[in-house]
Amino acid sequence: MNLRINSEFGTLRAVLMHRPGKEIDRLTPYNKEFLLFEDVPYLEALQKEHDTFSNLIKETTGATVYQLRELLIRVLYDQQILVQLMRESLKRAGLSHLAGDILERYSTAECATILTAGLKIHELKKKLPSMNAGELMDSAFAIAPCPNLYFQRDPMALTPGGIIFSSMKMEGRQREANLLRTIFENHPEFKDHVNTLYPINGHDTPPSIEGGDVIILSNEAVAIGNSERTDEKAIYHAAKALLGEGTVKRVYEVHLPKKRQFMHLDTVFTVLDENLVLAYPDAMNAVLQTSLYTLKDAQGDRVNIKREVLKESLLTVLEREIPHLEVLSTGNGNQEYAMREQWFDGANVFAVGPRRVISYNRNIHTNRALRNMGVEVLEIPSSELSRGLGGPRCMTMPLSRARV
Ligand SMILES: NC(=[NH2+])NCCC[C@H](N)C(=O)O
Repeated sequence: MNLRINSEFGTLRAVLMHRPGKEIDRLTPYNKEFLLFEDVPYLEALQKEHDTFSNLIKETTGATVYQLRELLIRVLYDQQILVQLMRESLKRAGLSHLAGDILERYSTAECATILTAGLKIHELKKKLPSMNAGELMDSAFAIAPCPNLYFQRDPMALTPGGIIFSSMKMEGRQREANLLRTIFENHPEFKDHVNTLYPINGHDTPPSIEGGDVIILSNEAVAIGNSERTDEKAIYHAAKALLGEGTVKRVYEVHLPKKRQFMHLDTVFTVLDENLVLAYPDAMNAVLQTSLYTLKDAQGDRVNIKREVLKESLLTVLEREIPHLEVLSTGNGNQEYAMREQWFDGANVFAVGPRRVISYNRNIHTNRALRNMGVEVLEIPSSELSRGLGGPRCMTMPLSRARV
């Protein structure tokens, strides 16, 4: 698998997902905001909806669905990696020194659970009664949970030129990127196929960028949202790496309003075919500034790039890059439906092939508009999945698609 993707809609061959687990049960009315949820989901129902989603992908495309937990456990069989990850995860609580003790008392599979679902001090005390937790209360986390892990889109991004490993903005998600990077750099099936574009070597705290902000416009052009989650500096570095690699010729920086409902570029639009885009109409108008990065010159490792501020709307940029573009509006032309459905990720469908998408069943007006346009819409249940404010594209990390 060469771990490069050259479109958003080529027929899906392999995808990475995460079946939500115990990390969801860590959510309470008091921490849900910090952990970026709108509500406290019912885990069993959430898992059922997620299973429907992953089974639908398998049945309709025959694609391989990799599960994060299995990949993680495989990588954790390497003791060194396990110790390292455990230490890093315990760092924030100041408990890194306990990594060795934990490893002696938990199986590899249990460690995988701890690394994703977190670990509370009182849970740890059951295994290590004599431990000194300092000032930490029993109910505090020794390791914070990762309830957003089922949004596999965000901890990294595959592009035509290689992989961007995210540096995640919000504290409640920061551990996710490290887990993903460790898996891809060490798993026997993937490690030899990783071309890392970001972060740049030597950056201890890289500027933030998240996978949901990276959208492939064509084999030669990538758009990156300058958003609540992705900083200008990160876009500059990612653009430089992409342009230096050579496959991509143009990188667009798209300035989004910094609002929760527009947290990533893929909350605003998705590409469904060579010339078809699904978009939230209000946001298309709200984006008034874009910038374009191109290569100035490159000699060996020395790459110079150029940035032009375009003062063009997102629509103009899309039209420039995508010949004969048709834009389909969420909400089927009705502004209020568009607003309601955008909140539940109406624009965030997952294309499993050209003009073939998976969409939340609750977005009835958007789905109708898609069907009217001849798009095949496969619906999935969405009562619980949507409580994390992410849609089908957010929940999937395509690893291989047919080239277009
Ligand atoms: N690519 C996306 N739009 N992802 C949505 C992620 C939702 C998640 N609760 C967050 O706030 O981070």
